[in-house]
Amino acid sequence: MTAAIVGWAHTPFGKQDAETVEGLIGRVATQAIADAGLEPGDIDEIVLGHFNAGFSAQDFTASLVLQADDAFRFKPATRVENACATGSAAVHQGVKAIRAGAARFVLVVGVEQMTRLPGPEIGNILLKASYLPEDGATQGGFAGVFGQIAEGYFQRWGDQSDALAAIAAKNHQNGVANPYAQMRKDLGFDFCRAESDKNPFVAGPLKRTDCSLVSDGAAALVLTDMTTALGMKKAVAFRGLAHAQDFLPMSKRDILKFEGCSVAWGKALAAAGVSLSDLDFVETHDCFTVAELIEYEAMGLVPEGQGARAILEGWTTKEGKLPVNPSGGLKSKGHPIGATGVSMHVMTSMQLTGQAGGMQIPGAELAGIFNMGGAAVANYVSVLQALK
Ligand SMILES: CC(=O)SCCNC(=O)CCNC(=O)[C@H](O)C(C)(C)COP(=O)(O)OP(=O)(O)OC[C@H]1O[C@@H](n2cnc3c(N)ncnc32)[C@H](O)[C@@H]1OP(=O)(O)O
Repeated sequence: MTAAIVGWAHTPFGKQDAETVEGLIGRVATQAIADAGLEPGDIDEIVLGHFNAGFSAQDFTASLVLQADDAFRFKPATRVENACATGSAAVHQGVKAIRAGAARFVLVVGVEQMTRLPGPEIGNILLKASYLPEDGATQGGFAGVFGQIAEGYFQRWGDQSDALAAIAAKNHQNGVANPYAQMRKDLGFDFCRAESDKNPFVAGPLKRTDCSLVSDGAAALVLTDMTTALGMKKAVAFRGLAHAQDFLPMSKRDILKFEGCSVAWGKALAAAGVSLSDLDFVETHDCFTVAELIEYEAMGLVPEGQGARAILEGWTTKEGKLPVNPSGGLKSKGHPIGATGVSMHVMTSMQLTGQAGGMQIPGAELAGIFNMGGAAVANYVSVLQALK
């Protein structure tokens, strides 16, 4: 263990018309630093996770963090990007600065403002994180990509409509207890399972309830070294972390396997010296329900092709043997791209310090996070442990 999270902040996720990107950044930056019991001047380095790719006109955004406080002026500040895993890319970059001894306190901020644009434009911007000509034309934004993946999975392993609806229902139910969630509505299995005016097919077998939300929002963390963390009022340690990057074209891979996800989980668990069964819960990247289904297999919870067992036998519910997405996940909490990975680390830190309120998994001490960019292209796993 070489780094720890010692402060955090999170805006509500959802449509925030009155906000700006710098406004969202400023709110969480100052709140996370205060949460750690620090002053802005104590921060040695700033990392911003911001996908953008056209969501906002300003594309040179690292310095927007400096707007939050004059004490940030002349601090090193860098923006990192890795598609939908941009947030975790920023977190892991911050951990590296701590590990290298280059900084004592790192501020990590993740932000996105997506909802100002019309739906088709949002879809086209998101597709920049996936589409390559050799994969053929994809209709329907990122949902189209995961619709193809779901179709392929159904062809190889049989119809999984019940499992996908059960994942959607679980995550919507969990999100009711999350005060930051965009959609706090228990939709129920029957609503998620049936096609209706309110739940139409979006792409292939995926209905609206199989898709994550389009969101605005921000989250932030303060990181420090283990020695310093022991003197802070709260601390959650990185016990293991790993990043596995795969080829972008889906045609170069067996896309139903999420092999980069498997590699990242294997490396992070080995670094932590634990196995999946030691974890008290997992926050995983449910950008689409079929992604969570395949991730059950890739993380090693069930063998290939048997993802449905994990949900239909209740293993991944809040009361199950490995609760998955007790925060409600991207499905109900929302998915403001650059903020998502940072949010996952905030949610997990809340759980591991007993501060998760209605979301709380009783006695949780050890947890895993999987954040994914593209269709299993950028794969980040963090294993976090409560320190105090
Ligand atoms: C690797 C990755 O992470 S890739 C993921 C990147 N993210 C994405 O691709 C975003 C995917 N999601 C979407 O594009 C959109 O949410 C869609 C297409 C599924 C739905 O959008 P629209 O059809 O435009 O829905 P719209 O915004 O008009 O809302 C209509 C209703 O559906 C609800 N709704 C919208 N999206 C969702 C959703 N994903 N799940 C459940 N309900 C939803 C709204 O709350 C609204 O409800 P109301 O009528 O009760 O007020």
